[in-house]
Amino acid sequence: MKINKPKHDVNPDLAKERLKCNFNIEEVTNIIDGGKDKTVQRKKIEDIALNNGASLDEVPEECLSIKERYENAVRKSCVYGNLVRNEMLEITGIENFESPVLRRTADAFFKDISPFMLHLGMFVPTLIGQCTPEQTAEWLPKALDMQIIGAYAQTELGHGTFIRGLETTATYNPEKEEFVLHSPTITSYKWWAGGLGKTANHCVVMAQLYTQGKCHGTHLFIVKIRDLDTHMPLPGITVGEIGPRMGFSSADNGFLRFDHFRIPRENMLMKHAKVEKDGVYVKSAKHGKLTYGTMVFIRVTLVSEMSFNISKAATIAIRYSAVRRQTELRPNEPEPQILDYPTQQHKLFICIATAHAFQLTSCWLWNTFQAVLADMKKGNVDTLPELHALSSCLKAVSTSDALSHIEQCRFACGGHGYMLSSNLPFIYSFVAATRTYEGDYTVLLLQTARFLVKASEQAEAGKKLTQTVSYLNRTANADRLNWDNTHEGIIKSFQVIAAGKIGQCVKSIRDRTASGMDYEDAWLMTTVQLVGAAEAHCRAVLLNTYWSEMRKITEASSADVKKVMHQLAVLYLMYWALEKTGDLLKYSSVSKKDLDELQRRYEELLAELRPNAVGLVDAFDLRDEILHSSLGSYDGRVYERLIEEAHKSPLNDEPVNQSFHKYTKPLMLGKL
Ligand SMILES: CC/C=C/C/C=C\C/C=C\C/C=C\CCC(=O)SCCNC(=O)CCNC(=O)[C@H](O)C(C)(C)COP(=O)(O)OP(=O)(O)OC[C@H]1O[C@@H](n2cnc3c(N)ncnc32)[C@H](O)[C@@H]1OP(=O)(O)O
Ligand SMILES: Cc1cc2nc3c(=O)[nH]c(=O)nc-3n(C[C@H](O)[C@H](O)[C@H](O)COP(=O)(O)OP(=O)(O)OC[C@H]3O[C@@H](n4cnc5c(N)ncnc54)[C@H](O)[C@@H]3O)c2cc1C
Repeated sequence: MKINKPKHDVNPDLAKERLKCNFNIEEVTNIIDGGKDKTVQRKKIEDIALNNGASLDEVPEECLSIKERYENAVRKSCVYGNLVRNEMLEITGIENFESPVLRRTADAFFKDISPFMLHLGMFVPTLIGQCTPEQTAEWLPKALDMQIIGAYAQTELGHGTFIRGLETTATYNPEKEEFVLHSPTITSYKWWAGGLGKTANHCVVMAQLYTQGKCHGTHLFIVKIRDLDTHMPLPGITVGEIGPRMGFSSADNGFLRFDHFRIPRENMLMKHAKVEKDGVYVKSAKHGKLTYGTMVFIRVTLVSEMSFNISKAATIAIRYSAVRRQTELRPNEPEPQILDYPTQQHKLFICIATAHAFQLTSCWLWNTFQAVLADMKKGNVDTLPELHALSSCLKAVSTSDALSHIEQCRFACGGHGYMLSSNLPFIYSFVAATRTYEGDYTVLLLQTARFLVKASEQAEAGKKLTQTVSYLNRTANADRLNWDNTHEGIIKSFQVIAAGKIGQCVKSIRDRTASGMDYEDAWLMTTVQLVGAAEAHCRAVLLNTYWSEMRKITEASSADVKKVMHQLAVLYLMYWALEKTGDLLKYSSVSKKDLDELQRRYEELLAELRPNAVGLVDAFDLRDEILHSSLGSYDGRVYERLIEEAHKSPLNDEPVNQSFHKYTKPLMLGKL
C-alpha cells in the first residue's frame, strides 16, 4: 500500500512498533473502507483534495479572531466545495454526495467546522427526502451545484426537543396562494441552525402550518432569506449569528426571525402532506412523522461519523503513547514507553475496538435504513418504528461512548493532550455537540424505550417480534441466565440484561398505575429505568452486530488479520461485560470466580494486542493533513512539532508584549 512518505525520519520507537506488527495492515484498511476498490477510490479522492496544499493554513485556525476564523473557513469551504463539485463527485457519483470519503477529506480543510457543513449535511438531504418531483427538479440541482446555500432551521430559542411545541407559524392565504411565515414570540426565534447566521441564502424551516383556520402541526418550507447578489437579508427577515460556543467556532450557527414573511405555496415541501391551491390540507397517506425523515437519516450517519472520530483520537493517542516515555519501572532501566502500561492499554485499545464496532454497525444500520426506504416506496411503513427505535438508541449510545473514549484519549496524552495543536480538544468539542444535537441522548433513549415497552407487551402476548427485539421472545420469561463464559454467552447475557430491565420497567409502570397513578405519571416516574433499559438494549444490539458482522467480513481474510480482528471484538465483549458486572450479577448466575477469570483474560488480551497497537491505528490510514495533530503524525516528531506550533502563537510575534509597558510596569512601580 502506498503510504504518504514522511518528510522526516520516523521516531525510532514508532519505527520499531511498525516492525512488531504481525498482520497485513493494508488488508485491515481494505476491510474498514469496505473493499480494496474503495480504498483505491478513497486515496484517489484524498490526493485530489489534499495534494495541492489548499487545505493548509499559514496561521493555525485557533490563533485567529472570531471574524478571521469564519472568513478563513468560508474561503476554504469555497475551495473545497469547488473541488467536490468539479472533481470529487465525478468519482463517487453525485448520489454519494454524503460519502464518508468526502467527509474525511473535509476534515483536512477544517480543524473545527465548515460553515457549509449543514448545506450538504442537512439542507440537501431534506430536499431529497421531502420534495415532490417538481420541487426536486427546481431546487436540488441548484443546491448540489452550490448556486444556493442552505441551512436547516428547525430548533427555536424555546424548543429543540419538543418539535410539536415549535411556535413559528406558516399561515396559508388562498387568495395570494402564499404562506405567511411569522415568529410570534421571542421564544419562536429560530436558533442554532448551522450556517444560517452569515453563510446561507436559503433555509428549510419547520413551522406550524395553518390553513382554513386550523393548525395541522409542523411542516417544512423552503425559504430564501437573502438576496443572491448582495447577500442582504430580505425585508421581513432578521438573521444573525448566535455567538461563541464550546466548539463549532469557525461556523456561523444562526438565529432567524420572520415578520409576516411571504413565500409561494410551492415552497411548502410537499412529498408527504400538501396544501391545495384552495387551502385544503391533504395529510400524508403513509405516516404522520415522515417530515422527521432528515433527522432519522442524520442519526443513521452519525454512527459512522463516531467511528471516524474515535479512530482519529485513537491514532493520535496511540502513536503518542509509543513515542512518550515516562517513569522508571526499575532503577537504572530506561523509562518505558507509556503504551507499555496496561492502564494506558485499557484506556486506548477499547477505542480501536469501538471504532470497528461502530463502523460495522453503521454499515448494517445503513442497509436497514435502505431496506425501510424501499419498503416505504412501496407504501409499507411497518418497518419505520423499528428503524426509529434503532437509529435513536444507536445515535445516543454511539455519540455518548465516542465522547467518553475521546476524553480518555486526551487523558492518555497527559498535558500535551490539552493543547489545541494535538487536535484532541477539537475532536472532543465536535463530538460533545453530537450527543445533544439531532436529538438529545436521554430523549432519544426514551423514544427507543417506548418501542421496547410495546415489544415486551407483544412478546408477553405470544406475538413474534421483529429481528432486533426477537430476543424478547426467547428471554421474556427467563429469570436468571446460566452464565456461559463464551463470546456467544456474553452476548446472550446482554440480551437477558436488556430483557430483564425492560420487564422491570413494564412492571414498575403497571405497579404504579395499579396504585392509582395515571399512565403518563407512571411512565414519568419510571424514566430513569427506561433510559437504562434502552441503553441495555442498544448494548445488546451493538455487541451482537459487531460480533456477527466481524465474523462475516473476515471470512476470506488471512489468518493473521482474522486473529487480530477477532481479538478486538473479544476485547469489546469483555470490556463491556466487566463494565456491567452489576447487571451481570443481577441477571445471570455469574460468580465472583467467573468475573475474576474474565478480568484475567481481559488483561492477557491487552498484552496480546500490544505489539499490534500502532499497526492497528496505521490501518485507519488517516493522513497527517486529516489528523492535524502535533502528537499523532505518522513520523512521531512529537516534541519538534510542539515547539514548531508554540512558535506560531501570535504572542510570540514580538519579544515584549505592549501590555508590559501599559499595565505591568506601572503596577511594578506603584504608578497604576
Ligand atoms: C457532508 C456532511 C457530513 C457530515 C456528517 C456530520 C455531521 C452531521 C450533520 C449535521 C448535523 C449537524 C447539526 C445538527 C442539526 C440539528 O440538530 S437539527 C434539529 C434536530 N432536532 C431533533 O432531533 C429534535 C429531537 N426531537 C424529536 O425528534 C421529536 O420531537 C421526538 C421524537 C422527541 C418527539 O416527537 P413528537 O412529535 O412529540 O412525537 P411523539 O408524540 O413523542 O411520538 C409520536 C409517535 O411518533 C414516533 N416518532 C417520533 N419521531 C419519529 C421519527 N423520526 N420516525 C418515526 N416515528 C417517530 C414516536 O416514537 C411515537 O410513536 P408511538 O408509536 O410510540 O406513538
Ligand atoms: C452545535 C449544535 C448545532 C446545532 N445545529 C442545529 C441545526 O442546524 N438546526 C437545528 O434546527 N437545530 C440545531 N441544533 C439544536 C439541537 O438539535 C438541539 O439543541 C437538540 O435537539 C436538543 O434540544 P434542546 O436544546 O431543546 O434541549 P432540551 O430539550 O431543552 O434539553 C435540556 C435537558 O432537558 C432534558 N429533556 C428535555 N426533554 C425531555 C424529556 N421529554 N424527558 C426527559 N428529559 C428531557 C434533556 O435530556 C436535557 O438534559 C444544534 C445544536 C448544537 C449544540
